[in-house]
Amino acid sequence: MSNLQWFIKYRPKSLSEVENQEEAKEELKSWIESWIQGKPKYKAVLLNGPPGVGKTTIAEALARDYNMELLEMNASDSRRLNDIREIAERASTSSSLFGKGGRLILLDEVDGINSRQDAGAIPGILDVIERSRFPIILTANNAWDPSLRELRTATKMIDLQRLGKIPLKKILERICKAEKVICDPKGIGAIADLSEGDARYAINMLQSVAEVYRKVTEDLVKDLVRKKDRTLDPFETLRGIFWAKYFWQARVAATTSEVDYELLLRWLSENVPIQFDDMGDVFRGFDALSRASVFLKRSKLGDWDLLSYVFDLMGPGVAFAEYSKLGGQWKAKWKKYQFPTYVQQMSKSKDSRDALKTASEKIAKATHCSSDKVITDYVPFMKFMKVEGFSPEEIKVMGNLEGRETDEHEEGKERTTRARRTRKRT
Ligand SMILES: Nc1ncnc2c1ncn2[C@@H]1O[C@H](COP(=O)(O)OP(=O)(O)OP(=O)(O)O)[C@@H](O)[C@H]1O
Repeated sequence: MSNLQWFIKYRPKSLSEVENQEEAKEELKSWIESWIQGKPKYKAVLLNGPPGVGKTTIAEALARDYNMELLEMNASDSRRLNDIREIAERASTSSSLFGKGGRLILLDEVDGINSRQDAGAIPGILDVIERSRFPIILTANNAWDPSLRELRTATKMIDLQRLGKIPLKKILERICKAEKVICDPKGIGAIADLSEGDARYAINMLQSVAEVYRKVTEDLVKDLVRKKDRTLDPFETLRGIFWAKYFWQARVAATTSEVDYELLLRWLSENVPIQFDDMGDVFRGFDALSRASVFLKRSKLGDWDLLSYVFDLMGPGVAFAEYSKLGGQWKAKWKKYQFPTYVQQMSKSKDSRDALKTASEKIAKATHCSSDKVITDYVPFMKFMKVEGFSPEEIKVMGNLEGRETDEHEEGKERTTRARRTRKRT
């Protein structure tokens, strides 16, 4: 069986294969036709709808149907926005808007932009829309977010519907047929019920069951959900991953951990050399973790689909780094797992980090800048000064930057809140 995720493998190639979004498809087609006639009322459309209903898929299918090159970027990737701006402005001299050389620009997940951290992103997108010589599609899970008001005004909003049970079942049955998986209608119905209109979630669940059992029944689906519903503490997560006999067991353990992703990477890194006796296994374990870390960084830039690979690498990637598991004789080994050294160090330095935080907040208030800036730019000089109004502990910690790690960790947690929502779907 191929390793490619089924929701990617079976992504519709043409609008005609996209289920259940008839109205949206018609609106999109007439918008594109207005570009063909050279009189677009709107330069951009905003596809609005919950996760997994086909926003990205529809944009890709539209480009293919009209033989256009799709320039795709995640809206929160502000570095790439400059490239897109350049391409969008550049008149295509050798080709027309459509046919070979024509372009369609897709700015995915505009509601993923953090307008506090990246204040220039939305004005930047508005600017691209204004100057673009090519049609632009934006997507959002919640286009009614107050921060998107200006984008709503500058675009034509097209709503996508949650997928009903019938279209979901149709999508799943088609995949079962192509993968030669025996599918019991009740099993397929159970997945459709549980997915709440999210096709990606439904297809992922189908794949999790089918890859192990080659069939999909109601009982197998419910069993998987029971396992997914419970969150695991760090020690249970480690055992779930290291002791997994099947790909899906390790994946479920990674996706149902109560530990956030960054911390789980540290837990696994600390314990890979404890669990594995063979150096080759240790090497492969760390290799999987380092790749997971790369995907995690990229997904935090806004490409949340990549989280799926983070789980594959942290779960099955680590579990099957132990090659002896691939033979018939493997037995789970009980080991005493350790807290990550990082967590121990962080808890030891908690008091001084707290002091640094309160001190920097006081200075930030007085100097009208962020407490982050205080820590990086001001505090290093303060150890040379006599500082009034601060406690001895606060003064002591001014000279070092221990607190930065906490802030980054806290930020990491904040960023992963959104990812947690995504994780539920993978
Ligand atoms: N209407 C649909 N018809 C057929 N397949 C669909 C449909 N919607 C989604 N899918 C399947 O679900 C997968 C995920 O869809 P897609 O990425 O387009 O969702 P999305 O609405 O953009 O979600 P998100 O907001 O999370 O990015 C697709 O790769 C495709 O396999």
